[in-house]
Amino acid sequence: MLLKTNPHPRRKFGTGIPLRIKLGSRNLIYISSPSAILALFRHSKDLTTIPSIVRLLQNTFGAPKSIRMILERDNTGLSQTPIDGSNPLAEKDRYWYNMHRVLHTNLQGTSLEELSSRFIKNLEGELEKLCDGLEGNWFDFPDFSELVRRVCFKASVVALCGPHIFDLLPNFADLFWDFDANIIDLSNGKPRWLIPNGYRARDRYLAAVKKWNLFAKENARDCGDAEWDEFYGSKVMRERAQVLGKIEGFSADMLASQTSAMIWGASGNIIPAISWCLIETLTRPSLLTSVLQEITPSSAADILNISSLLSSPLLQSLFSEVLRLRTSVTVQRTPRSDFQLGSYKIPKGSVMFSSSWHEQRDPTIWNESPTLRSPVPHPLTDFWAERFLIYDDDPYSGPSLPSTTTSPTSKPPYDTTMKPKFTITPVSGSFIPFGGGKKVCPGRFYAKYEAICGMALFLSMYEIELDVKAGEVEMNKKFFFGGVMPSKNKISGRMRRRL
Ligand code: HEM
Repeated sequence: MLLKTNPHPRRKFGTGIPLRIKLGSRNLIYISSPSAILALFRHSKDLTTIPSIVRLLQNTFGAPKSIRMILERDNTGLSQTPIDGSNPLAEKDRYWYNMHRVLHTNLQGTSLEELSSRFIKNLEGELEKLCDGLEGNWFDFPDFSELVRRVCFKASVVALCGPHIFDLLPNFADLFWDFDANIIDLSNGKPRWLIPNGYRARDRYLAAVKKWNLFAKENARDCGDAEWDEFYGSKVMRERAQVLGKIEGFSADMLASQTSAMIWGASGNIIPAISWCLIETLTRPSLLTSVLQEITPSSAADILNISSLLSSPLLQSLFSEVLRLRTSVTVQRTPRSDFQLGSYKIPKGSVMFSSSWHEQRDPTIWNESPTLRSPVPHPLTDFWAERFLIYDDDPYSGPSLPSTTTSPTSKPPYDTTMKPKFTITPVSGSFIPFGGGKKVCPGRFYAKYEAICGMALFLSMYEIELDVKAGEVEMNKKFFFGGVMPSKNKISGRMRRRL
């Protein structure tokens, strides 16, 4: 509550000073400032996420209590070579090392390409279905975010888990979003008697995932090193299940919770992010014109020119600005032994956390001033698609506070043909939607692909009009500290297939 209502706790309590917060029976230490956060990321070896992930799997994803023993007995770390003095575990029982390896190797390189191209193909199919029989006529929708959720969820889950999940569980999307609506109450550990509907929604979601786990295991055949198979879908899901299945004591209920967390991790944040990318663009006509120019393919054969989309400075900046403004995650770390953070000693076992919401809105770090090409203020509470663009001839541009204190003149000498560069480097430690260090989100490259290419596909296939103006759409703060917050209100509008 303190953090939800206080926009800049750092100003009130001091820069970089760890702040002890008592939350019920929990003692937490709030870490702020880029230097302290970067120190956490640099010291990945001295810090662990075990207590926070055990808590997440139990509270939010309903894992049996005994999962704690399996996750805590493995203090061997994330690297192939176990940490000196750690428990002598067989390699197959090293949960953290095996999961880290499987997640990071299979969400990059050729596996990422396979997953991403399947997502785009599925999304194209889902978008095509929306206008079946309408022959280019306008059709109305009552709730744009719900529409984006519907088409993107199916495209994303089929790419990740294969098509059978929806044959087996035709209402899987409803089960997922009913669960998602309760995620904050569950993660806060509210008891069943207080939120019976939340627990019921989770029970149904877990039961569905357990059924799919079993189905995939029973039907999958040995497919060697294939990037994809129809029963597990992506290689990351197949190898995850294989690794977890070998860990001594890892039960079917534990696997159901772990898989539920994986499916949520791969959809729960990125789908609201795609929605925001579209809402922010569609409500700003000049931005929409610029975005449409970026997404027009160079050849008629391609519906999308993927590599040019992913390297577009404007599209990368737009996506980053959505994450800056709409994400509220905590990044949590616990010291394995007493940990020196600057001049402060953080006791072994404490849970340290930092907040993306506060770091990403800190006016002592971020640039909100006018630039040569956009000579109006850009408050950090507002969306500005170009915030992460830097121009070589403009000392006022870029995401971090300009080093110069004078304001841009009204008739500045700047090169109108100069192309900007996209950058997040000046705000490292302050821009943390994906966490950082060795435990950084393994899905960040896929997330970028889904957001930029997903948005491009919507806009290249449809003309869309929303019944709201720029800046009018509120976030649903019920999801504060839960990731990318969705929009609060229903947004009606109309759309038609581009011919
Ligand atoms: C906008 C989208 C996303 C956001 C904001 C996001 C954010 C995060 C954050 C903050 C973490 C914790 C990092 C840390 O502790 O330093 C994380 C972990 C994780 N994310 Fe993401 N994520 C997104 C998309 C994805 C996608 C698309 C996938 C999968 C395909 C994914 C899979 C995961 C997994 C499996 C973990 C846990 C990794 C571990 O424990 O080692 N995420 N994510």
